[in-house]
Amino acid sequence: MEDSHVVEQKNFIKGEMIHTIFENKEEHFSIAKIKILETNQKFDETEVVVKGYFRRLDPGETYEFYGRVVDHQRFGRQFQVESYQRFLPESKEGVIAYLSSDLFPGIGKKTAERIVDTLGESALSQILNDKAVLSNVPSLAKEKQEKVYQILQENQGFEHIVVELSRYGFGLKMAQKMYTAFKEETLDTLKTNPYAFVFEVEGFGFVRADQMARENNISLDHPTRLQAAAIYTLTNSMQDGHVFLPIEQLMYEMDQLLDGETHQIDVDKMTAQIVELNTEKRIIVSEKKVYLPSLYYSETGFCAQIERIADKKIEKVFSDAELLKIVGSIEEEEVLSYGKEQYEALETALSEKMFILTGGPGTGKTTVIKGILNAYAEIHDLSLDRDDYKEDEEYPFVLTAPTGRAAKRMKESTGIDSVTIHRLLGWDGKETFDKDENNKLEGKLLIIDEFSMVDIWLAYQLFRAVPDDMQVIIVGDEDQLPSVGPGQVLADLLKSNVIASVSLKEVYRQKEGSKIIQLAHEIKNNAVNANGLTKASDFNFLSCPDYQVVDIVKQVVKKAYDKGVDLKQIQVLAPMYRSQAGINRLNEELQKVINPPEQGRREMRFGDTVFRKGDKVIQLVNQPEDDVFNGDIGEVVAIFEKDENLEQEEQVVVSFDDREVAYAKPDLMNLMHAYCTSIHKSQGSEFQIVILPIISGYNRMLRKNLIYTAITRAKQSLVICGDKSAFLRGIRAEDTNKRYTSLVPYLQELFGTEDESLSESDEEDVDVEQVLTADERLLAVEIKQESFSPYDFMD
Ligand SMILES: Nc1ncnc2c1ncn2[C@@H]1O[C@H](COP(=O)(O)OP(=O)(O)OP(=O)(O)O)[C@@H](O)[C@H]1O
Repeated sequence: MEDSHVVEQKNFIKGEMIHTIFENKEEHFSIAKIKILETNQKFDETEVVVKGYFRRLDPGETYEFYGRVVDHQRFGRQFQVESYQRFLPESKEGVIAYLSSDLFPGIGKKTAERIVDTLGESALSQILNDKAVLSNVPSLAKEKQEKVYQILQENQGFEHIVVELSRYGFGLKMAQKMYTAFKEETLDTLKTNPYAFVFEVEGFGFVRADQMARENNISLDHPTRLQAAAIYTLTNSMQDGHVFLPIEQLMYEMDQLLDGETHQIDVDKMTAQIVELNTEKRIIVSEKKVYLPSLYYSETGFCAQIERIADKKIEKVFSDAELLKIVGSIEEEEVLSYGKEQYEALETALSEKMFILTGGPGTGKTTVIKGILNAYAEIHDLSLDRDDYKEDEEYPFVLTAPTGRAAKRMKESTGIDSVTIHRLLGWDGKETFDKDENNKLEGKLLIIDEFSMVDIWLAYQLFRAVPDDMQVIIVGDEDQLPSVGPGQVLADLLKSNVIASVSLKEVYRQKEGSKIIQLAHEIKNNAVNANGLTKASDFNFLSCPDYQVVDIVKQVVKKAYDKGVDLKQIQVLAPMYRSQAGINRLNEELQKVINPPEQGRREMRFGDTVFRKGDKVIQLVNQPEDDVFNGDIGEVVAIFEKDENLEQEEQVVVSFDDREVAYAKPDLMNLMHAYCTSIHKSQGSEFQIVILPIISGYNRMLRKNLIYTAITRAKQSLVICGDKSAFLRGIRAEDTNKRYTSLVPYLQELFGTEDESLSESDEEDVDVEQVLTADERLLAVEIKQESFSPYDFMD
């Protein structure tokens, strides 16, 4: 749809709207029943269900729908609407009746007649196209002209624009977004400045804007085109985790985008627009780095917060002997003896204002967190039991983690309440948090687990809300995948060396004979031996050719399930969605063996997915209003028909641990099956049994940190199925996708620990032209042209 230019609108239904069946107000998605008045399609019935993205459909009104007929397995024949418009009367009488109706107060029959006499039967579309035509109507006052246009616009504007947009090949959904951003200016803007959509409309690509620009003869070196290329390139780079792009890389990528192989755009012109954007603060150029403002302020802001918090030192209120005594009694209670590194971690955590605890699986991070809490409570003569505090009394311990599951695990292991970072900060579901520098968190000791998953934006939001006197403990495993969002905050903090840290190396769980932990550490140290992948009590590598992998995975899952293992504790993890052993296919196949159709078992189809009672499902977006977050796993516990609930809508009810959430049908797009989930989504979770399919077709997705993350999710059993050589290649493939971040030099500069080689002058409002000489800029583009493009590495 997006790529075809002119869409011929052959299939249509003219029909009267009867009633809405479903409606998702936010997405403007509706399904409605229509009485057919006229159509060039074949329908057996006189009524039909239409579905699509509508701004507004009023019962009793007549519309023309354009789109295609779809035959639905269960719901029969439906009409998928690609564009639509309210039916505009075209006969003289029709238009007069319409204009003199109640819809247009102040326009009587006489005026309506004058309008039609002057403009003819196509009066309405003429007015919509250009309201100036109304000035030709004799004795029609300016305000009335304006009113007629406005009402027509309100009632027809969107539909009219949608029809026009569909001629350019824009689907209804994109048209909605474009209209929301530019309202009645949509068409004009599209012609005069299509690049504006790149800035304002999510998902509107640069190439698309270019196509529109070409048709409207906008020059290739038009300033807005060059600016759009810069912003678009920077926005895209976030997907690769970059916080900024070096100016040479930005210019190289802009050059690729702007004129592919021809290289006609003058480098100076590009530079001039980068300077302009910088002046307008729509991008920030600092040294030779170019940022989107939100990321620049997050990165510099985060550093400033770290400096602020670290600056207020704490007094050491215990002697070495006292600590030894306190730790000794904890060891007695916990029946263990802390290792040397663990003791060092405890001591540093208790004496430093900020502290980072890192280590691989089974090294005792959780054990040390518990030790810190107990020792802190003992030293400060505090109770860990919340019930010992009065309602208005501050509870000193604040535990948090980036995902719901990680927070839950923390709560289970410490016995102290732990919530997601979003929840802790009082997220409103959009861009703002209740907690910030003006309304800081309460408490004395903050412990953040799974910090490797925290991106620079969230890190800044969290730290700006930390009060001066709060002690901060950051916990994470730096060998895991970095955050999905931009930055690599944990790795950078460790590298900058400005915060005290202890890295736990000794593995304790291994002492219980865990092959999983052993393998994780071998992967980390590049010491895996192909002959060592032999069966153990908690590990098995089932070698098989690619085409058998799905079957074997099915058998393993079924076997565990039949043995009575909780389905939530059996997790298949895969690196990609679409492939012969991708997440989508595996979910489809696993549902067949774990939760097949059964007489009396309710189900509901949504797109290609059938949700059935008993299905294991995963939430795909944050939905704070229902307290469910991206990555939460639940079970379908009920499916309701329309007449079975107060909301009068079909619903799928999912139970997430301690709460149930009802999904109306359109909201099912936020849910998918979770028999198999992505490795990325499994970060921060642990499962008794992890099954990891490996096919050679996963090829470039397989990386050391990805596999490491997957296998360290397994608590009791790890079964890898598939191609051993692909596995071995994968664990040897370092993640070479370098992320551009400047946390390390910024922090080192702030703390005065900078490495000479890293320090450069940091003027905020630096002029790009002064940063890079003309020759350097040309050279940058030339050098980059000869080397790779980051797009070569993208799927
Ligand atoms: N000093 C110790 N002496 C004996 N056992 C220990 C010691 N430290 C940790 N353990 C045990 O090792 C196992 C792993 O410890 P823990 O869960 O704290 O590690 P972790 O780093 O949090 O691991 P993961 O990240 O895999 O959860 C636990 O069973 C714990 O009781």
